[in-house]
Amino acid sequence: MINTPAIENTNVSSFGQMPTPTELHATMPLSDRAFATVMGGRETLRNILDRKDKRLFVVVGPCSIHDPEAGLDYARRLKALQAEVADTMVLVMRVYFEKPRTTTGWKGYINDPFMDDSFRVDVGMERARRFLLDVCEMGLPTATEALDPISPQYLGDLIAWTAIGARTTESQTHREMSSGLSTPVGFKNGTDGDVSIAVNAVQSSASPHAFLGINGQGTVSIVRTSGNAYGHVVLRGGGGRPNYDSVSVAIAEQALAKAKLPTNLVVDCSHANSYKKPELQPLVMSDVIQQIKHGNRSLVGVMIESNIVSGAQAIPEDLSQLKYGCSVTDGCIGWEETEAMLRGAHQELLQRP
Ligand SMILES: O=C[C@H](O)[C@H](O)COP(=O)(O)O
Ligand SMILES: C=C(OP(=O)(O)O)C(=O)O
Repeated sequence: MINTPAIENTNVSSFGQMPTPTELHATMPLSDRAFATVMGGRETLRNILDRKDKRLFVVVGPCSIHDPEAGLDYARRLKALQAEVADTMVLVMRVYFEKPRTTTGWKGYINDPFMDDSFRVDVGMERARRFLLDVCEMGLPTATEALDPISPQYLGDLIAWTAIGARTTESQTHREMSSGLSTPVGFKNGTDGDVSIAVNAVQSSASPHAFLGINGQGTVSIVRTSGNAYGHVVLRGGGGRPNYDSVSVAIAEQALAKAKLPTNLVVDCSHANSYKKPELQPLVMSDVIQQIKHGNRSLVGVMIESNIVSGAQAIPEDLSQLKYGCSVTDGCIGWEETEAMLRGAHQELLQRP
């Protein structure tokens, strides 16, 4: 057997140790305040999806978190604004730690918290949990994209709303995972604009599944789920055209109704709906608000990519050169525009039928 070439893991260079979810929870347990925020946030979202609460939910925040200090600065601002608009809107902070890439690039704070290709997922997971706990303790519910199917075991108790991204909505793994998640789940349409994959995902995730995963102790398990009744579709545009207009919305409603699913739709004001030009997001939002004012009942939420400073920056070689409060992934609108956009929407929604 000497010099026998390896037959498995031939392209794996190492397996690094992670704490188990239970171990991480033990070092950073859920506080009473955070528990109340998460449970209250989920209940409000379920009530909106069940049409028991007329308010619009707004998933708003940075494209990705790379600097927890700036992220908490943003969260404090959003928390203050939350009180102002609470009669018409429910603000849920976008806390995205896992970034799906079209090809390659920084894959988010959990994957590479030091942004230097050291890939300290153990540190990233611990810091992500700390950040989510801090935000929940402020009384602000959080939203995230569930990309890695193992992460929810570490962080799921701190999340009120989950997105499945355009690149993974068609993936069986993500549909199975969603069927067991404790939050409402928004499935984005595909990057080519195909809404049917999101409708199929809502249908699939509403059913029970059995699949391979891990439990809290980190043991590989057969995960058996009961199905998630709160899946819905997120229209993000794609294939070179937006899909937030009233005709696209009506077509998505028809597809959901045909599949005998609740006609709940969220519009992502960013991505292909604004041709990736962040400054166009207020126009998309304003169109959605007009549709609601004209009586639309299926538009239950919106998503906005927003940060302290507008635009985006490339990750510099020397990280001390990073601009504070500015996205390192997709461009965002800045804080002042965000406030103006949400205050304007609030005034409009006060007049909804
Ligand atoms: O929202 C983030 C991006 O649109 C998504 O992660 C893809 O990014 P990329 O095309 O820059 O890789
Ligand atoms: C990656 C994202 O969006 P999408 O999946 O729609 O491209 C995102 O919202 O960060």
